[in-house]
Amino acid sequence: MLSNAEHVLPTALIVDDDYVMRMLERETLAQFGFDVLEAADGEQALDMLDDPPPDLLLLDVEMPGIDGFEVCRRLRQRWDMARVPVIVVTGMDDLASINRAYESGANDFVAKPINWPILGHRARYVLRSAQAARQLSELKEKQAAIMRAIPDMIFVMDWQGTYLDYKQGYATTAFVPASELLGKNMAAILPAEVAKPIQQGIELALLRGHLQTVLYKLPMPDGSHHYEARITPNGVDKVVIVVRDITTQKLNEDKIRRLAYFDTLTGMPNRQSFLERLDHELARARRNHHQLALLFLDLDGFKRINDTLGHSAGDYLLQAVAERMKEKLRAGDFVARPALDESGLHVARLGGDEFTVVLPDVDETHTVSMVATRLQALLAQPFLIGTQEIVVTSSIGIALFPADGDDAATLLKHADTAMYHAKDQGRNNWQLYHQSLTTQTTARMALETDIRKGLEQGEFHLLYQPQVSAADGTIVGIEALIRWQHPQHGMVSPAQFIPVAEESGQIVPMGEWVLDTACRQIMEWQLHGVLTARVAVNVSARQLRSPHFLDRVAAIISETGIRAEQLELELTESILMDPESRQVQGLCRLRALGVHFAIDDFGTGYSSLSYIKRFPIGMLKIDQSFVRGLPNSANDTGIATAIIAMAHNLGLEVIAEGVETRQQFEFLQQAKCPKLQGYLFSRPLPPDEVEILLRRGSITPPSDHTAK
Ligand SMILES: Nc1nc2c(ncn2[C@@H]2O[C@@H]3COP(=O)(O)O[C@H]4[C@@H](O)[C@H](n5cnc6c(=O)[nH]c(N)nc65)O[C@@H]4COP(=O)(O)O[C@H]3[C@H]2O)c(=O)[nH]1
Repeated sequence: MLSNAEHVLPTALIVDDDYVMRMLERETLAQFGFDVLEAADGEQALDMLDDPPPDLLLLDVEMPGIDGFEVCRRLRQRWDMARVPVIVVTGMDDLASINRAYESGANDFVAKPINWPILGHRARYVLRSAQAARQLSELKEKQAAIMRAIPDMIFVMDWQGTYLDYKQGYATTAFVPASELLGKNMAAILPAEVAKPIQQGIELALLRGHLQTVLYKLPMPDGSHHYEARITPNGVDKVVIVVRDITTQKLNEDKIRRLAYFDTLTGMPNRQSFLERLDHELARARRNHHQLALLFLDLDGFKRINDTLGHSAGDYLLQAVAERMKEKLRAGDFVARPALDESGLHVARLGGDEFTVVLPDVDETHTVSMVATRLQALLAQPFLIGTQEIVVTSSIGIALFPADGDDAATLLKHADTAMYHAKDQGRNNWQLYHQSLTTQTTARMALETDIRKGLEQGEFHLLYQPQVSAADGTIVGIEALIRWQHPQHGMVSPAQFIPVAEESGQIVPMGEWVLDTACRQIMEWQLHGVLTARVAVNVSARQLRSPHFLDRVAAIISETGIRAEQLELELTESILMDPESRQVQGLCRLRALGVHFAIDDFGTGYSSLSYIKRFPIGMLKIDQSFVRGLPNSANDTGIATAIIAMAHNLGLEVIAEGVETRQQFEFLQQAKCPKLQGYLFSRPLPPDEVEILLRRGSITPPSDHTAK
């Protein structure tokens, strides 16, 4: 083979039995820049092919042994010699010998007598053209390999869109078989809406001289396929079009888009999509000087449904809610105004049980209130989950553009605030945002922060209020009540901070602190030899739901060393209305240890007997709202008397709280209420003052009508 190294001469192998001819040929080729090797016959020539392989052979035809034709034929059978140029030297210039030479694989021939200067030129020419042919063939092989590796279809077309050549990519299915394409115009093959943009692409590619891309879709037997055609000029009047099937890529893009913009559970637009849509609608409303309404809807008590019926039921409910909203909100008759038709209402799920509805172009607040009311009525119709009918109500907060905010984030925040206000107002209602709500929310957030700091910095303490025997004033119990000495605001009432602590979850550490402090106090009084009564501690709903509550109570009892019988936990009726078997069992476990349970505020809630039976309740507390009306209000006297009778019948203890006057005391005494608590006997006091009372053992109420 011809070496590419610059200074290496091409090698010519001269094969001739005539020594003189060999010598003359050698001289000639050497002058033309060849490195010459010589063989005296065909056998010798074939033996010399390997070391080093020649770049050209000059082959005499008539030789003893195997002749030049045969040498040429055998040579061509070797793969590495297939392309070595061979010039046959023949004395026979008849046509038959020349044909034989070519048939044997020769590239050229020279007839004797030889024209020596021409032989040199010819050898060089044959060498050059063999070299070019080899490069061309290598290039073709490379191109074929590349073509085989390309998944795309490749077309060659003229400037008018006529198919000139075609290659089917391995990963693409032909719209029409190749045999039917060639020579035809694209307009006769492809649908007009596809042929037209491709034709434009061809013209632009030829005009501008660079790549044009056209995306299109074709119907195929297995459904629509998406394609990307890259059109590049090929000469002045032809183009090469590489067509890729991008169906999978398109599907993936759609999937990504769906994941990014749609909620997977309900198929509704998600938060991201909602925010973008809201931005868009706000820009439109700004341009047109229109009002826009944002409704923020939250299902009431969804957590409870999730907790009691399980997450899959919760998911199912959310899907059903979304389905109903999508279906009904789209219908033109949901909102009478034409502006709020199918394209005018945008519904989205923000996450959890929160949904939003955007009403663009609402120029009357009346329309918004009508939509909110209808939406609530729509969702209030029962849902069927499995075999169970579920009724959910919803709370809606509404913020209006431009009155309540100029951008999406502010409107959303304000609609959310209004929704919380609707919850505070007893749920199942809608509320319009108002500036004062933000003030309330800010104050509430500040309070949450202050509570956290207050807990860290020991700003809370407990007061203790004695409970006495109605018969003789003996102290029979004590209720622990929390107090907060705020560094700036002074004494803050539990009525103010307990609901906030409850909502924010801070009631859990706070309640634990109360329990721990009260138990330590019990121990201290016991060490001082004074305590005989048990101490009641309030427990909130959130505290009781916390998974570690029961273990913590047991741990605090054992850590402080008190007897469990010395502790009474006061639960509210509402806690017991949401019974989970876990809680019943847990409370029974604590009761088994000795802990007492009382129901606080008895009579204000559902007052159902069934929960009293299920829970290990030992004591009912008549709420002070009933005591306040004694003895004059017929209603209150009736309720108080009924509770006392019921407690006696059920074998429960009963105590009336909030006893402030002598008349209330005497009425309750006559009604056989055995225990009393209230300002008439003592206000809540610090531990040392309670200790003095405990030493005394009993409290005599003042004879006049004024509380202490
Ligand atoms: N008008 C009037 N009021 C009387 C009279 N006698 C007692 N009180 C007040 O009535 C409330 C009785 O506590 P409650 O019903 O459990 O109601 C409590 C209880 O629900 C809650 N609370 C207090 N301390 C705690 C606590 O440590 N944990 C929890 N979770 N809640 C607590 O805050 C509520 C209010 O507590 P306080 O402001 O301490 O109010 C106490 C007490 O000071 C009276 O004769 N007249």
